[in-house]
Amino acid sequence: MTSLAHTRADFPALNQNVGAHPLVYLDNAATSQKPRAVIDAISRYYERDNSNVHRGLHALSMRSTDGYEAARKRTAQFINAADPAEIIFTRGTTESVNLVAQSWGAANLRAGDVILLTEMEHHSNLVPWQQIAQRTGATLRYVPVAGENAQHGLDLDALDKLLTPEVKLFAFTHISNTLGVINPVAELCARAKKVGALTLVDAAQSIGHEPLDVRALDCDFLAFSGHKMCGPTGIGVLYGRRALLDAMPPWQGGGGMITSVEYFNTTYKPSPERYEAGTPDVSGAIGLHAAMDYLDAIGRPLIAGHDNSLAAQARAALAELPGIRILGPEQNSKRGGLVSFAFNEVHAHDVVTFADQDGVALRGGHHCNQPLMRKLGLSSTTRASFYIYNTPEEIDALIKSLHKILKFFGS
Ligand SMILES: Cc1ncc(COP(=O)(O)O)c(CNc2co[nH]c2=O)c1O
Repeated sequence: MTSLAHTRADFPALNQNVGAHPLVYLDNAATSQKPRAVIDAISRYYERDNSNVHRGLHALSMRSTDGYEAARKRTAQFINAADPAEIIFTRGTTESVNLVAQSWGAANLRAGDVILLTEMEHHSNLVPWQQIAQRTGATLRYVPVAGENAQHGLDLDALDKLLTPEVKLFAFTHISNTLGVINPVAELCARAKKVGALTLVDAAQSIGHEPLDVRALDCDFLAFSGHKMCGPTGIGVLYGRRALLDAMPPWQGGGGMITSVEYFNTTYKPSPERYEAGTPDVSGAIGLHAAMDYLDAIGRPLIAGHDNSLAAQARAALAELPGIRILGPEQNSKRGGLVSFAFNEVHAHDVVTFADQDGVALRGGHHCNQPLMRKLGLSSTTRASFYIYNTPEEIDALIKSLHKILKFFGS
């Protein structure tokens, strides 16, 4: 494994103790830590360029507009979008999915239409589709996961029976935030296209970890959050094909998204402004730009390999523990940088609480995957999730803490 341990010095938040122990931050699937370069970019913006964007004619407003639109161009380059106008800044993955559901969905779905999801979707890529299905009369279908621990990922044999001409949109996660399953995005998009369905890829867990090329994937929409890829909270992205975005109705009204407003009628700008009503998160976009530069200086293929190696080390060590159930792929090549597990005798919340006393930060619960948990016969799991700055020694610290926990609970 190529060591990325040298990056640790870039992340101020990692340089602290929790109680008597050095912090071992293994909750990256929830949010990543932020490098100094991102923190400084945001500070510099507020120290010298802060102003409102797009309609000011003074120096600071023009500098902040330039910074905001440069972030849009950088984002298009980061995912190889054809046109910066295909990049809509939102609050995050959740808002991006809601935008597609409430704009494209409301204008294009009707009774008899089907929205295809998968059983491993995060609530943010499930509840918005339930809501728009109820509003339009469309119905939902789910691609099942296979294996008692979902170790086989999606049941792709079931896909052809589910992907019928009635399916108008197939929305699915690239990497499951609970299972770690890496779905075959390009294949899923190609199979959806064959029946005339559009695709939305939830890239929340993959954007900062894997190379992503929306034109190679040939997806129609893609959503992600800045905070999971070294960027600040509050900024996210919806990528959409230009033709689709220009045909969709606005989803919020306000300043910046109009060409002309009369008392009883308004005309709207094309994408991206059409979907960015009000004052945008300028500093968030500036921070996201710095995060993209930071990640590309390391290289996402290297990051993916690092994640995968730590996940393989963690999974192998966890498998040695008594009374444990590990979710997701047994094949490391199909697993992203996270491992979820459950002990027969110790609740996830107890595991996380005790691990915290050793400085180890984990996540315990349903991970916004309640339907998946029920299907697997679980109420919760513990999840360890990794990123560039984590090391093999931190995996060892995790395992040592788990041994202590199991001993305390008499397992
Ligand atoms: C696959 C997936 N989709 C969508 C979201 C929503 O992203 P947001 O809009 O930035 O909140 C998350 C966040 N997942 C998690 C957030 O905290 N723990 C998690 O696993 C996610 O993992």
